[in-house]
Amino acid sequence: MNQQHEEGAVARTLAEKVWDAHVVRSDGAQDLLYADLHLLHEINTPIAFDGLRAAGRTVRRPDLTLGTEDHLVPTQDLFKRIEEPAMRRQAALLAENCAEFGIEVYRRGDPERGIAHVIGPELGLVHPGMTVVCCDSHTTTMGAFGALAMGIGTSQVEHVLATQTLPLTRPKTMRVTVTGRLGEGVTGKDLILALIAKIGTLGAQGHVVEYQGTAIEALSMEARMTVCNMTVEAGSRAGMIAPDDTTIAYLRDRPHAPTGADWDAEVAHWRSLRSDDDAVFDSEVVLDGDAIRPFVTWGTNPAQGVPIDATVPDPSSFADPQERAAAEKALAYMDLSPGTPLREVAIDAAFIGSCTNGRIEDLRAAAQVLRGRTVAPGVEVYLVPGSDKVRQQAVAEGLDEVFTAAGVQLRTSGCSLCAAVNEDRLRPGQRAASTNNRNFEGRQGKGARTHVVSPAVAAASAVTGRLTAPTDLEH
Ligand SMILES: CC(C)[C@H](C(=O)O)[C@@H](O)C(=O)O
Ligand code: SF4
Repeated sequence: MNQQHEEGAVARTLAEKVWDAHVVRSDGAQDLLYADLHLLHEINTPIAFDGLRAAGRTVRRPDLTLGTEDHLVPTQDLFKRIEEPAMRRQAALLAENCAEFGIEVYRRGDPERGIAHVIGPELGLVHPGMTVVCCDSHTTTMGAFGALAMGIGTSQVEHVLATQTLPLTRPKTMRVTVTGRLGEGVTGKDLILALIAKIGTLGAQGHVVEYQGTAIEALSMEARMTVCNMTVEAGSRAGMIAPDDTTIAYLRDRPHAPTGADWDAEVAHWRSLRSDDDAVFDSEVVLDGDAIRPFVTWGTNPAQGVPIDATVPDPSSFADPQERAAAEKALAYMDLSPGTPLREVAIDAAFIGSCTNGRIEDLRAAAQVLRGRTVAPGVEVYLVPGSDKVRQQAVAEGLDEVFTAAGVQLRTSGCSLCAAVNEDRLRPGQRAASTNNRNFEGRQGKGARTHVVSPAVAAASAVTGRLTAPTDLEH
């Protein structure tokens, strides 16, 4: 980023503008950045609150802080007692800590509750130009609004709770331009999987990525959130998309969106939030949107993916020795042989949900595939909305009836099988078509195998019992 500039003198990127607008002070090495919104969940927060207590501090801006129970909650029987004592204790701690420090928290049964990165946008809490932090790597989701949204660790959570600020080094900037337009059955999920396959899990390390181009402009807010959500899987610090009509239409009338004259003033400001035409990015990537196909991961990191029409790659085809070794290890864990068409890989489970793909548009995409069809015998389907409002909306649209007829239960919201930190998990050796974001060893349960896909592919795969593109199904 440009270290020195005067307002208006040097062309700046969107990320630089938002960053500069939030610098409280700088020591040259680090900038002290003001946080406009701080979201909390059960993980990575107990020790932060312990630290506050030990130091005798209060929370500086409880009104800019919000907690939500997402990672540990049961999703089949919402009020079920959490059996595992340490997990039960940790689940209770968030509400206890929030109550002690005067922070609002959405608990099981509250209609606003859901995954942090889903409810922030849904409630209209995230606005273009804001800085948003949360104890979670997938905070990047909210950059879809042209906010600078970053995941932070426990000690940083404590710092923000105490001061509403955070010392950070200035990130580098990367522009990803996606040209053309996505084809039928191709989604934001496929776009981001294709990008990560191209640049690798460290491809955007240290950078804030800004997405531009016709294929990005055509995406819905939900799809933009999917793209920014997984931007962190390329090692980035954040992902951003400049606000436009789609952003503004999404925010209008949300519970925490500005109203009246404030709305008009904010919208005018939001429309000014874009990278200058002559702004220089530290790196540039171009992706051909027309060429992107439905994607599926075959390995154990999100960059190990190929179009669904491809075959499992041969490790010897990787020139880089490290990549070759990683592919060999991944194929052993995934129990896949080189040359196998991905479409022939049989699955035991499908997961549709998570902060990547647990929004209403994702459920609609799954319902569109499942309508008038049934799930293949023996395939377990986990359908988990990203928030209880998403669930409510799905019911209002009658999607639950489509799901029930297909043999699928619509659960209550939470992280669930995305990371298997609650009670939902796959058994060793089980293989899932999953709309989550990470396919690491054991991510969905010890010894479980994950193929990361879009909601439409997950639903189509549940119908046939093997990895399937929605366009493969007979009409
Ligand atoms: C538990 C949490 C800190 C973690 C994250 O940071 O992303 C989780 O949400 C995940 O997706 O692995
Ligand atoms: S849904 Fe998954 S990725 Fe998102 S916050 Fe929860 S565990 Fe993390």
